[in-house]
Amino acid sequence: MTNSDVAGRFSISNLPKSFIKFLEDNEIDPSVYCVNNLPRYIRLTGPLQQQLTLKELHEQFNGPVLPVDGIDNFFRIDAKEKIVDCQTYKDGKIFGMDLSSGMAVYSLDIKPDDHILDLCCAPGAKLCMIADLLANQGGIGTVTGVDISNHRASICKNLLKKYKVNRARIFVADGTQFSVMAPSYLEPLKRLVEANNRKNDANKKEEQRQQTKKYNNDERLETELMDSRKSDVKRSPIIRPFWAPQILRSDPQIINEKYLYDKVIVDAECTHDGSIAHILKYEKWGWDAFEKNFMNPDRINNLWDLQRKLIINAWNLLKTGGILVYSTCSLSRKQNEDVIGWFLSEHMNDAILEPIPSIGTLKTAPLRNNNNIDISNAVRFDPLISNTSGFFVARIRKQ
Ligand SMILES: C[S@@+](CC[C@H](N)C(=O)[O-])C[C@H]1O[C@@H](n2cnc3c(N)ncnc32)[C@H](O)[C@@H]1O
Repeated sequence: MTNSDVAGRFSISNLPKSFIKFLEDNEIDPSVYCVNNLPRYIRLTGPLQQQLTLKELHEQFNGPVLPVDGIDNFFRIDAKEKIVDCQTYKDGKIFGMDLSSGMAVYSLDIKPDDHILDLCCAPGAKLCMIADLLANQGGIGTVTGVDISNHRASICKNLLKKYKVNRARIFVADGTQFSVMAPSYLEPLKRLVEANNRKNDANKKEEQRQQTKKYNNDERLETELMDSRKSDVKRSPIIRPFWAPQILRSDPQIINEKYLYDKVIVDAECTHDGSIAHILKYEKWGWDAFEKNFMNPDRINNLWDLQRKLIINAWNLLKTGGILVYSTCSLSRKQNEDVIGWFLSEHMNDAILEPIPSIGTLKTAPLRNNNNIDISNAVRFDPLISNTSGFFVARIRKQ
């Protein structure tokens, strides 16, 4: 029997003392762990024309499946539903992903030809969503994932294979030092996109013709092949990706400002205290493991520094005009508002904190700002107010 009360609800007193102390120190309301029936969310994956209908989705679950108002491809299901048992999950047609995480990806405002860097990518929920959004726009955009953990990168690779993602590559590297630029040799991807376009709806022939014409005229494509063959082009020794699909394997890794990334997401390593469902699993797994994994004081103290270093490197790899999204699944001010406040104060002249687009009817929690810097465009999701996991998102434009 677990320590939960007779009604099956979780009681705060069950949390380990070190965690309660952490919550107090970080002014996090412990009642977020007692929200009853926090819904789960699923995202439809894959090519738009093959996505499940609402009727097909209903057949997969016992309870209601509700489209999330104003947020494409996300559905709310009951907390008790078992996503892993669904055939459509096994077939790679749905992905269990909290809505708040999805909002971090939507904040990137992905365009068809964007080259996106995901600096803490594993296990890969956001990477897969980014790749889906790119593929469904029919352009030649790519996503590059980086994670420091070999083990977690393997999980990510398996996800990419399961969901048939074909425009994402993964590097195992320290995101604070990573320096590989966006892919510059895109001919194979261009051919793939053209082939897909030809396969698609016959009624769209004219549209495809225009699309192909567009790619043929694309200045970047014209120049990239020449660039990659020039002997005076600056390159570093090739850093082998941990995994890359065939079409991205021959990238020459040219060093040139024009191959900086259009968008970068830093879904930073954090204390994970906002991942309510995950934390509550430790009731079954044992709080000792939780304390060992999450409450190690050295790890926590190093996090502030790591988060700042990640955001600095992300900024260096981002194009002027590009978007940086910083997110965490923590509710602690130190890992969220303080990081963004510090960053903006360091970049008064070239960083603008923008509103995150289209949060639909989602309610957000008040920010906790202790700085003089205006960070009112950042967003906090909180189980008590947003009906999602705890999550923080900030979107910064480089000007
Ligand atoms: C919050 S998780 C990322 C979740 C992921 N974005 C997703 O949507 O599935 C943080 C990740 O950062 C990775 N990490 C920690 N330190 C890192 C570093 N210095 N460089 C790159 N990745 C790092 C961890 O291994 C972990 O996988």
